[in-house]
Amino acid sequence: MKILVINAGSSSLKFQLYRMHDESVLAKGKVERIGMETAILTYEPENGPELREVSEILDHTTAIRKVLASIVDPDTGVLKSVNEIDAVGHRVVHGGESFKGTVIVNEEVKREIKQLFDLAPLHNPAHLLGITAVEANIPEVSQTVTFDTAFHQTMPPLSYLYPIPMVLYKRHKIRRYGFHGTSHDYVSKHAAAFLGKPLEQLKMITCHIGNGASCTAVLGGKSLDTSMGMTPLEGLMMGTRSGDIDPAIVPFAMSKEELTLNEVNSMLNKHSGLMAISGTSSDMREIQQAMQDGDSKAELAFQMYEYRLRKYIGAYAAAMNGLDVLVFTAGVGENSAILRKAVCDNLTFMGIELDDELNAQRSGSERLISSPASRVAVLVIPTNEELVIAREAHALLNQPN
Ligand SMILES: Nc1ncnc2c1ncn2[C@@H]1O[C@H](COP(=O)(O)OP(=O)(O)O)[C@@H](O)[C@H]1O
Ligand SMILES: CC(=O)OP(=O)(O)O
Ligand SMILES: [Mg+2]
Repeated sequence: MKILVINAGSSSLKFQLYRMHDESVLAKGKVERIGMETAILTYEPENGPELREVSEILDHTTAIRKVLASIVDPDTGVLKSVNEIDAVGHRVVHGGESFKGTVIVNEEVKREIKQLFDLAPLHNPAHLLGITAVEANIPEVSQTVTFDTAFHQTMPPLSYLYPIPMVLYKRHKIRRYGFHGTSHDYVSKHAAAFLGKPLEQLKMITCHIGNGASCTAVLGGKSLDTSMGMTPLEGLMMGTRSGDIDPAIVPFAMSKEELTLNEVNSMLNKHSGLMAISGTSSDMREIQQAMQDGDSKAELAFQMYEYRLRKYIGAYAAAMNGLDVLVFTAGVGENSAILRKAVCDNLTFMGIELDDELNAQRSGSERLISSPASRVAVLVIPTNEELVIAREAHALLNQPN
């Protein structure tokens, strides 16, 4: 069985094509800058070099058409026809309270994803575009959706309710949902397996720090609490998202700056975080480079980013009354040794002791970065949301009816 996994974002789309019998990747890549004349398609077939093409890609349907054309290209493709794709698995960020696991796409599922647009404005509209673009390009293929929110459905009411009038939860389902669940689930399981310890007995904090970033208290393998909330805006400071702020800032800024609801939403989601403080970039690599060049605004952005993450780690250790394992994952978590060092060097009171050499090693694989004396095992576990989505689609579509 061959499964194409799609993670559609507002202006980008990542894909991986799996051969499920051995879970090998036949091809992978991404389309960036969708909507622009200079969109970039990167395509990497199993046995060939990475190819890069800059062209006009104005919408998701075109992006998917281009991806499929690469996959079946006579010279560099890995399939003869798109009909060899047995299923397409999508990442969907917000599943609300309706979805506790992966489901097969039908009209009702699409309606539900659409109803949740307001709650994940950067993500859910793009996912639906991805689903309809596949329908347009491979009409007969089975599609599944795997939700970021599913793993967090184990949170107890004391973590998922906000201390505001209950009518808002009852009428509008205003509550914490949490995101990046596929990743938190995957890395927590891998961390326990790596350490050779039963997941059920571990108090773990998983830090998924990419463009979007969230931190989860995983108690005995289950999500107890997580930093993102009703939407992926709450919690940690991110590339362009503010994370936690005083909610009173919203009406105050709206009135002082004469902002509309859309404008204030856009300010907090797209023009805050690292971008706002550094004034130059939302990309951690560029922030680090600017810091090396002596840019004080980039330095402040980095310090705030680290400080806010560290406060969450402290809070979740308190929430679990202890901590056995701290996991770093995603683009920043896996690659930024200086961020991991800054966080861990300020958590020595918790018995965390980093091994600076292990931390600085560049490696794409799972590894321990704390010293033998550390009371908390600190790990880097590369996440693989796409593989989980492929496995879920495979399992669901192969279930006996
Ligand atoms: N070598 C690196 N050092 C520091 N940050 C990195 C490195 N590689 C990638 N990143 C950062 O990872 C982030 C993207 O993470 P990723 O998990 O790919 O996000 P998303 O899935 O949300 O697109 C960017 O801020 C990028 O700068
Ligand atoms: C939920 C979320 O923030 O996702 P991403 O990190 O892909 O933006
Ligand atoms: Mg991501």
